[in-house]
Amino acid sequence: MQDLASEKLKTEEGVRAAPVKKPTATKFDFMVVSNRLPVDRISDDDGHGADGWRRSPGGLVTALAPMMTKSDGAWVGWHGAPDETVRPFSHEGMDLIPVQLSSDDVELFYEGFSNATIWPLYHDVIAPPEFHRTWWDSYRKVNRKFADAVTRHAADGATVWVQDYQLQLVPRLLRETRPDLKIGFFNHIPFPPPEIFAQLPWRREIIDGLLGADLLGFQRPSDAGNFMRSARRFLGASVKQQQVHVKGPDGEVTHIARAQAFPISIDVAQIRELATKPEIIERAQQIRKDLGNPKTILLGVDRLDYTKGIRHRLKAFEELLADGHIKVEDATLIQVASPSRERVEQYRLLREEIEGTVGHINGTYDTIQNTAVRYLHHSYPVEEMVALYLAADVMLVTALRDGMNLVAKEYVTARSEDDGALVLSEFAGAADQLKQAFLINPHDIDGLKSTILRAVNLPPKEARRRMKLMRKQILDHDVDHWSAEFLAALEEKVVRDDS
Ligand SMILES: O=P(O)(O)OC[C@H]1O[C@H](O[C@H]2O[C@H](CO)[C@@H](O)[C@H](O)[C@H]2O)[C@H](O)[C@@H](O)[C@@H]1O
Ligand SMILES: O=c1ccn([C@@H]2O[C@H](COP(=O)(O)OP(=O)(O)O)[C@@H](O)[C@H]2O)c(=O)[nH]1
Repeated sequence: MQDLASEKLKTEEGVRAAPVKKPTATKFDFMVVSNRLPVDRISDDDGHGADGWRRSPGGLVTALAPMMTKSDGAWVGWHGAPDETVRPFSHEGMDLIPVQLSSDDVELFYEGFSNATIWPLYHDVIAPPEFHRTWWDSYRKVNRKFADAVTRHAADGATVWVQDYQLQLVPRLLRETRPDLKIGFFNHIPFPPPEIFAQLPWRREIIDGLLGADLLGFQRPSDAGNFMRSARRFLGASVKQQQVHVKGPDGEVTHIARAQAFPISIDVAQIRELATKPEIIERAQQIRKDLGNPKTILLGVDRLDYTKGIRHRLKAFEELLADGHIKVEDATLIQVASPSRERVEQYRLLREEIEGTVGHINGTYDTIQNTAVRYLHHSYPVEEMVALYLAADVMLVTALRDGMNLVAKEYVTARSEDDGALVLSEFAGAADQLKQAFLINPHDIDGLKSTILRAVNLPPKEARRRMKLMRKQILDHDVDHWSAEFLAALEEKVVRDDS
């Protein structure tokens, strides 16, 4: 499986001169399946056609890429270009098997059902979910496409790890065609309480799809609990501790699926190494200098998503400026808002609103020398992320709902001097592990304001105490720990619990 040969990348438009490798073996003992492959296409603008790929940002990729680089498995997913067929290739030591999506699939399955139905429904209906039968039909069709790709490439008895909300039907589809497989599923986003999940017209089909897995992983115990309650309520499954007993038509238990929390983490070694590199420390100093060396730099880093609470954060910051508790000469908020799902309407509206608010704040409070909010609608490589973490005295994570939030864990890991302060929403999964953060309810603007002030004025001794404890937690639980725990649990022999 590791015996790879260099080959040119072929697409329907012709042959691209990318230095890629194609796996010689077609069957794999271990496979990861996710909506997106962990790479983005890069084009060479000089017209020589030297296209290639680079590792994409985002929590899921950050979490899984290190494990896949070290393992012998293959990764199945969409390569990001609609209507284009790309043959299997290898990138940075990962064997990648692209699934082709048409423009219609992207619109109906990805932007529609995944990101305008499931995403808002699973994130506390912060935005209203839309229910369209054409989107659902496409979701079913595309899930089958992913399942078929796995079926073609999985060796007999292989372990398959399906990722996330875009592929909730894949476990059942795999179990039907390939009962020899060991099937895991990990949900990176929250799972809603049954009272909200109930809105979904296809709630039974989704639960049934998920229950094709042997093991279902969630970020928080409450997500696993919500899922099990829905399995009981909507499918009549019996739930025993962490086991869900799926029954056949005659009431006999035909399959046992387990549901458990496995909080995801980050590549600790990579962030630590970058955080001590002289050029990255220098870059952090340069960032401070470029902002006029303010006393305090506050930082927000998010995909531009309505779940992340960017509006709430800006409101609190603006009011602190208006109240005179924070002065523009003393403090700057850097807000990285990386582009995300830009063709989905709610995301377009959010961008307009955020950019209007930032313009208003800066127009009101900026001076010639000082800026209140340095807003960056860009996606940065990990090196620049770490420089930003080092430059920031206070990290603001104010999500209204977030599966985990790896940014919070990265900030803590980067602070090797045990200084800095993390303001963290209790609605982010990371709050379960980072208990010494300043935990906030982002809807409580007064509470958020007073907590930001506490973090800005935190005595160094107290900062050190909190940061030391948080760093220990993350350093002891990195992403390898997460994947090893999940995969070990997946291999466990299940003894039926009839208690
Ligand atoms: O692929 P996109 O539509 O551009 O979205 C990017 C990813 O966003 C989501 O991340 C989630 O997973 C993180 C890691 O577990 C977690 O920390 C975060 O709270 C989640 O929101 C999504 O789940 C991925 O599928 C997307 O690829
Ligand atoms: O410009 C950016 C913005 C974010 N990220 C990375 O994207 C991930 C975001 O994960 P998180 O769990 O915080 O949120 P998600 O976007 O997955 O919902 C983190 O690893 C960030 O370092 C990045 O590499 N460049």
